[in-house]
Amino acid sequence: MNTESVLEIRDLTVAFRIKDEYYPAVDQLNLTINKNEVLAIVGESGCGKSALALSLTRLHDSKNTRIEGELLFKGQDLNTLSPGQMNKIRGSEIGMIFQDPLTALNPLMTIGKQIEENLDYHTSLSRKEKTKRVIELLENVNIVDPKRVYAQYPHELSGGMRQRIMIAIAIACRPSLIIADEPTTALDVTIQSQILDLLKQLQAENDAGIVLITHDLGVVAEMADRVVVMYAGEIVEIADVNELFNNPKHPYTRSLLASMPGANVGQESLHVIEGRVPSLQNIPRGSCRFSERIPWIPQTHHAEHPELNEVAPQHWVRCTCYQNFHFEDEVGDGKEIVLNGIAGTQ
Ligand SMILES: Nc1ncnc2c1ncn2[C@@H]1O[C@H](COP(=O)(O)OP(=O)(O)OP(=O)(O)O)[C@@H](O)[C@H]1O
Repeated sequence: MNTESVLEIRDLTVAFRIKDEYYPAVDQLNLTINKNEVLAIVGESGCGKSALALSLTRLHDSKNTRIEGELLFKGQDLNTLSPGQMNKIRGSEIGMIFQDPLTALNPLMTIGKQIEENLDYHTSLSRKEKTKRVIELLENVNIVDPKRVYAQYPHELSGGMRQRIMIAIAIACRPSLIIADEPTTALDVTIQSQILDLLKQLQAENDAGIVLITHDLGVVAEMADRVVVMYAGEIVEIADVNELFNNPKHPYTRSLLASMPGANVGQESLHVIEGRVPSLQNIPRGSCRFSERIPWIPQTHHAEHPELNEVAPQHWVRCTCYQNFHFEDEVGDGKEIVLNGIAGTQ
């Protein structure tokens, strides 16, 4: 294992049971998360982002979910740990931040006690040390009056403050890996930006690796070092954030980028990606999974069993159809087909 990596995901498959059959929502995924990096995972709803996050934290419903593959974290495979062993790691070495802090926080317990509970479970600090650490954590997440907030209940706080509390809990034991699933989706834009700044600052201080799951490419541009684009359970593209935004290859990535507000300056309407992510039972496994959403690209342009290919250093793309695919503003030679703002040649 590379000394700089925090987590190595090898051949991860996360399959859900539907009517007695298991269907992969994450399909043989390989990925490394490095120390001190923000790795964003993007894709439309239903691509498998949350299934991936659940498997990393092992918070899935084990009766109806099958997880295969290796999750190598500090030399041990999380996928082989007992629930008790995993409980020790989750909340201490792996922190989690979810979209909705109100459901994650206990409504009947004060903020101070909830953060202390995490310290109780994972540390042997004395009562006095714990209280001191909680106040310090509240200060770290920029809570203005930490002593007052310590004694308050979740419903007494704003959404932004509750998310700060979730972050305080997540970082309480200085985790080396943080899983943040849509951490700012429920917040308004100004608060969102403050929370993202805070996350970035805390990450730098702790050298942690962050897996940031989001459908918001604005958040990705602000936060990420590397970006993974998922489609129908697979990685279709992975690259450094600048490379991905400036030199996207896969038609799905390009469609996502084109549908970003502000990307279509001068055009009348926002770009819309045709169709939708197929349901688990209907994923065309064994062929280019995105091909049915770009029907004007002939099947012969798609690889039969598309693999991830390295097209530039550390820039990986699945499928070869991008070579025959470009946007209106780049069209050169060839017969041009334009659909929903996407252009291809035959
Ligand atoms: N418990 C479950 N049982 C059956 N299918 C599920 C279950 N959870 C998720 N799925 C299916 O797995 C696929 C991936 O879902 P997932 O929630 O991981 O997507 P996502 O990219 O996180 O979407 P969103 O952004 O909406 O959260 C979807 O087709 C979804 O319907």
